[in-house]
Amino acid sequence: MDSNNNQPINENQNIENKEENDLNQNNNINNSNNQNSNNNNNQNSNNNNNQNSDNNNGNNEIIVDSDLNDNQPMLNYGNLKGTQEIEVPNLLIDQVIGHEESIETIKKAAKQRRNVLLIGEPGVGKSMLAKAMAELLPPEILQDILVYPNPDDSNNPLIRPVPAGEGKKVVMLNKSSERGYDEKKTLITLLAMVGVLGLGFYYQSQGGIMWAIIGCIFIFFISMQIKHKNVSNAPKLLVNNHDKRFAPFINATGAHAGALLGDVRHDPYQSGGLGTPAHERVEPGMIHKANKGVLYIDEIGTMSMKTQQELLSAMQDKKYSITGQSETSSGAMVASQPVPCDFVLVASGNIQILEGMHIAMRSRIRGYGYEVFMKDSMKDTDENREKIIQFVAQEVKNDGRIPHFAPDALDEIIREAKRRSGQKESLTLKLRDLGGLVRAAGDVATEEGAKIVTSKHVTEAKRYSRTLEQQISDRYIIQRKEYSVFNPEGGKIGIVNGLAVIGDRSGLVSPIAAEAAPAQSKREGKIIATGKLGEIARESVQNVSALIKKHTGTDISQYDIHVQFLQTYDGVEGDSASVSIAAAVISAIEEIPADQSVALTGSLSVRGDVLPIGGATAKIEAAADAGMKRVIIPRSNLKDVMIEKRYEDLVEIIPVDTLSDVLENILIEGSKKNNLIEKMKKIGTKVVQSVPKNPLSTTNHPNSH
Ligand SMILES: Nc1ncnc2c1ncn2[C@@H]1O[C@H](COP(=O)(O)OP(=O)(O)OP(=O)(O)O)[C@@H](O)[C@H]1O
Repeated sequence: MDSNNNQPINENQNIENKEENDLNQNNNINNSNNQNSNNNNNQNSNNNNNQNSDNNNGNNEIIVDSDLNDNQPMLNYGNLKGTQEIEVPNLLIDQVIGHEESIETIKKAAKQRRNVLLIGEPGVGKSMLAKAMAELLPPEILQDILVYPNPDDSNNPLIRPVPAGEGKKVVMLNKSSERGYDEKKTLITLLAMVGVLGLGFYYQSQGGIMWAIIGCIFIFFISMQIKHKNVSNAPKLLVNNHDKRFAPFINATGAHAGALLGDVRHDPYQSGGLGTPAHERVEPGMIHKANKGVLYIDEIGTMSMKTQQELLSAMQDKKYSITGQSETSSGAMVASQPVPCDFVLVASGNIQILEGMHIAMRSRIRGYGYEVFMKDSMKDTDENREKIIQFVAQEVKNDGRIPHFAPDALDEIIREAKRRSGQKESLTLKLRDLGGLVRAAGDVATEEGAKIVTSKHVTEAKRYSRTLEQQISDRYIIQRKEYSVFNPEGGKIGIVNGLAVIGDRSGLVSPIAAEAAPAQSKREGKIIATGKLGEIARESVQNVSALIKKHTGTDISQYDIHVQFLQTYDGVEGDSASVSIAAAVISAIEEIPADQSVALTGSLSVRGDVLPIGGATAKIEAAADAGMKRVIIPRSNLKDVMIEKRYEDLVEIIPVDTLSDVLENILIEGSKKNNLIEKMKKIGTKVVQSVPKNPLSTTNHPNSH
């Protein structure tokens, strides 16, 4: 594979690839046609219902992600045996995957030496881009920086920049003359001491030895005090760029003021000429080491305002004097001449860091640089799948301890990249996390003594490398089942199984209980919501009160309504709980049991529409893990659902558009439900007559209601 043109798989392969994909697609279409026709034969009795549901729900297309759920190769690998045959590009900028526009900006910024602010999710390659930018800066303008004693003012050491490589030579030259002088001095000192000791032994009887020892100590101290005039004038190499192929990349993330801006060490023996000369105590800061290169600061908003201000003045002046950072140290008396610090600042973080960022700093970057918002996913195309393969090859090479990946293992990684993107037709760009899976799979293979990583190792690694949140979710499911916080069977009044997300991509079943009692106050009922998510619950009930009145004819202001999230985990986000709260409240008021084998999620608009939520795939998988049989999700989230094959037969997915659809699917059949439906019909609310088809299955499920 050719690394230079950045095309890991050659064009012929691409053409073959496309043809085969077309073929596969045709096969898929044929398959699904066959299956559909089978279904039609098998499910005549349901046709009417399905038609109804189609009519009611508009475009109720069957979404089958064949990539994820069948064993077709994700790419035509030709004769590729594994990632060992893929050449990893030499330049870091060519190793950055999926950020074409950001790369263009970085190239432009490097050419013009502009500052850059990179905003994006963790692990999408921000620091990698910054490092790549340093490789693009011209190394020939690099400088070494020397610090000399100042004969006029010892507390103001002198600074001298010299071309890269020269600094070391100057210091070596001084060192060699110093070494010759030192050797001579040591020899003379030793001879003098031997002479004195000899005399001591000669006059032994008159106490000569004791005097000889005292004399030796005296000679030793005198020799320590005698310094060559060059020694005290010898410069110290502050910044060394000798033999650097690339401009420096300095990561100053989390650096304290001293490390960032430079410092002067404390010297307890500063008086009487016994101390270390001031210039030798001067230490460069990261801003100085980054001179002519890149200074990278992640989470810049967490830096103190004072440090940001100092950084800003260093950026403006392109030089910054080094002084002791601690006021109580003798270093604070020393201030060097201004030291060059002509760096390019690359700051990064997520969008929240903007709040903590000094306003002038942001303005400086905007005025003299670029702001880049980085993507966290890329389109799922053959070209981008090839890039994921290149990424795996890079990670294997960088790790150096794991075997290469065979094509079937690469398939599994691409599938996971698809799943983790959380959207259909996309591949994740949170590649640090994906790199974690690559390493875990490599470790599994190494443990087995395998020469190459296969799909089996990747599948096993997925089990091992479950995130903390996924493990918490697993534990919660077990605990909640043990203590019967939820039981996915039968019906309960006022209790529904909501779904929440913890962390980045882990689902959690979060039961919600509602209780409605006639209002104690004559004027108006109260909404009493307990637990951490109380605020959200209160807001949701308030938002849905008009809807409940419209949908069921019941005025909830006549009730005191208690809502509780049962055993809520702290990290749960509750934004998508409004549909669940509404369903629990209606179940409680109308005294209609809610089906406990159904889990639900969705955000409810004040008009009664069910709006999309995040983490649909994780939520459905969590529901399946918890033993739920059906999951209600907003229809607009259908395109994001990419559950693993093993969950496909465990749960039925019910896409809904409105609160009526939700009620129809969660409330248990019976006269009360029928009355409610009747009431709703009279009020004129749209009611779905049947459960829509399972959108993730190639077979249409018979309606269970
Ligand atoms: N776009 C990418 N292309 C190739 N490798 C990537 C990419 N993004 C991340 N990686 C891999 O993940 C590692 C970590 O990425 P990096 O540190 O640049 O992320 P980040 O966005 O700076 O994260 P954070 O904000 O947490 O510091 C990289 O060293 C590289 O191995």
